[in-house]
Amino acid sequence: MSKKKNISQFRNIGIMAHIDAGKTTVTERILYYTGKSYKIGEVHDGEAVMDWMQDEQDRGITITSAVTTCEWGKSLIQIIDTPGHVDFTVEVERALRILDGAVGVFCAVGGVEPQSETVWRQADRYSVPRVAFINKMDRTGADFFAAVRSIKEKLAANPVMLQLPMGAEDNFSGVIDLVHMQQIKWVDQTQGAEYSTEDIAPEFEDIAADYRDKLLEAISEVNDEIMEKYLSEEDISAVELISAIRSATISRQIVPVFCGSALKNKGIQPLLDGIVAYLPSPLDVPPVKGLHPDTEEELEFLPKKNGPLAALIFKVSMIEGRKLSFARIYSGRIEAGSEVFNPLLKKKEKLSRILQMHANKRERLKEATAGDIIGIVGLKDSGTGDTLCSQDYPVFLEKMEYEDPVISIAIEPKTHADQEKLDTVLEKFTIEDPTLKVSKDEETGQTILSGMGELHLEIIISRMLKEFKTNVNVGNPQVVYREIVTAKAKGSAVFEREISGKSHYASVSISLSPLNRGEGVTFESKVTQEQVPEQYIPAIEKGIRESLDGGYLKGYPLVDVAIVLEDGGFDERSSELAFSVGASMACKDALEKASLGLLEPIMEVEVFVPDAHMGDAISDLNARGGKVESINPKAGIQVVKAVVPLAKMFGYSTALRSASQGRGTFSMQFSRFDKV
Ligand SMILES: Nc1nc2c(ncn2[C@@H]2O[C@H](COP(=O)(O)OP(=O)(O)OP(=O)(O)O)[C@@H](O)[C@H]2O)c(=O)[nH]1
Repeated sequence: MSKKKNISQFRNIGIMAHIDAGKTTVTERILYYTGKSYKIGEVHDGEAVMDWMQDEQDRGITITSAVTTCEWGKSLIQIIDTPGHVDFTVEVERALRILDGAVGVFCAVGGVEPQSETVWRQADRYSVPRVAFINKMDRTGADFFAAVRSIKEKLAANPVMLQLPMGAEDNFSGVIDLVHMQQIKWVDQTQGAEYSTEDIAPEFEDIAADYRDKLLEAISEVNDEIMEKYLSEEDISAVELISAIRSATISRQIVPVFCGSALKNKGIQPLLDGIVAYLPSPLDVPPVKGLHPDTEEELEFLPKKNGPLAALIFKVSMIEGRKLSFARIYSGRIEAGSEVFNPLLKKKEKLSRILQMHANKRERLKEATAGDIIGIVGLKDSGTGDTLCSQDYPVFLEKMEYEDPVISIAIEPKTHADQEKLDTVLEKFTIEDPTLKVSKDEETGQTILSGMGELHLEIIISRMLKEFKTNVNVGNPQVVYREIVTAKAKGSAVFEREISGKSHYASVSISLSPLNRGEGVTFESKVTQEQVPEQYIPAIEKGIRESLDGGYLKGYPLVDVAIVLEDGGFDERSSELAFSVGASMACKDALEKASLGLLEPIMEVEVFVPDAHMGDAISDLNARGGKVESINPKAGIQVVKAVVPLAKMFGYSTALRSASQGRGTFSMQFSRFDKV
């Protein structure tokens, strides 16, 4: 299907929103009106086509980024569904990495909510051009202008209204298009599939003229030609205006604002027109950059079909026992049944099928080219974040970085049958989700799952039960601490042993010194060839890093430490194995002598409470060892920002609910590690 389209007609977009702003409903309606899903699936019926995972349907929230392709006019829109919950920001980042543009969905009642701020800032980081859709204009309390103001104030963006709502709440009846100066109304009986454009009704003429003027003024500020015409009061055609809005959106000087009610089937088609008119095609964004795997030379890839292949795997899913890898092709082409090169694994992988994903079906393609976002079947070893390219022109597109887990739980299979399934299930989960870590507690024999937050792990456990009928006992969540050395420590060891009839020998001396927070683990060798031949250095580094990962005080990973290989010795019996074991013994020796400390994860917490409950909310944060950093009023609500140790945040949602008679909400995100 995509073969008929020109790449200039591609729109690779994400839909970003705070939980409950209506992202799923908006996506649903887009799929309905573009003709790909045959009936409207309401979120509250649990039928939404994007929400295919059982768990999402139960919770009514969207977790997996699924890519869905649809057509609008001459354009091919590929939608990457991005999750809204803070525990899944890694999925949001993955999606942002491969998008060219995005639609921010906001609730007309709530305006900018804490999580939309987080996602918006991430999108800023990836320089993603955006349009905004103010949804839920039909809800009691809907206030279009307040929502637009909150975009300006809270997100420091430059929202420019291209539409006005006709009425609000129960009286919301359509939208006024300020670009073409007309009004649009939808036919309820056709679930909004039919709509008509008309002259603006007399009661809206004044406000429309007023806001048309504001629109021209805003565009004049970013476009000289429009400015000249505006100042000399010349006519400005819709075509000129659209073109000026398009370039200002792509250069991220403005955020065009649309409005409607997805639930009441109003406003979606003009939003689709807006996506096509204002968001970039792959040709309008800077060419993707990568590094040559060996020379580290910077390489650039233009979105051309006959260029060298450069594609990034942004998600891997196990679906019906099969591994499905989702990739964006930046340059070149991939054919079904062909081989691609993975420079990280330094090997070729054969792919069997290429799929274009629709909401409710998958279409097999013979080939896919620059601009496409596809599912690939058959890649065995490639993982999330890997690049696919040709062996003759190898490249690493930036690798995505993940934050380390901050929370863990111990699990135990309930029955023997559960025990048997557990390993397979966990393997599948870790393939799909690089932020989930699985380890064994040597003392208790329990399996430890570590992840990004309570909800993250809760969802894993409930998926185990629902999708794989694997039942486990679950311990209380534990904070994942980090260990550090607080002063320089030295350690040495000599390894001399016979293993399977062969003698091994290595002597290693190292030092461990504290680094600043966030510097990680560095390694430096100060030995000469005469002390330790170069070929053994990687084995030494690996041995030390592995022991540091296992921790010493309480088994938490050691961080922010500089390892220096100070001295060593070898003879004809030496081997990589001997140096690796010797190095880890030297590391244990250094840690035994070292003075060690613990770091704990500190979270940034933002609490929204009505004025009347602010006092209670603040004393509760203080009781948790939190430090309140700011309090700002926002329309009858106080926004309290605080930093609190994660260990004190367990059960916070219940506490907040009872302290605020159910009206308080909060968002939380990892800030840093700090001394306990
Ligand atoms: N009144 C009104 N309700 C809406 C509108 N759009 C969505 N809703 C409702 O708002 C709730 C949340 O909508 P979703 O589409 O699930 O929101 P979401 O942003 O996808 O939420 P998550 O999947 O949890 O991130 C649902 O009960 C919808 O029926 C709207 O335009 N008006």
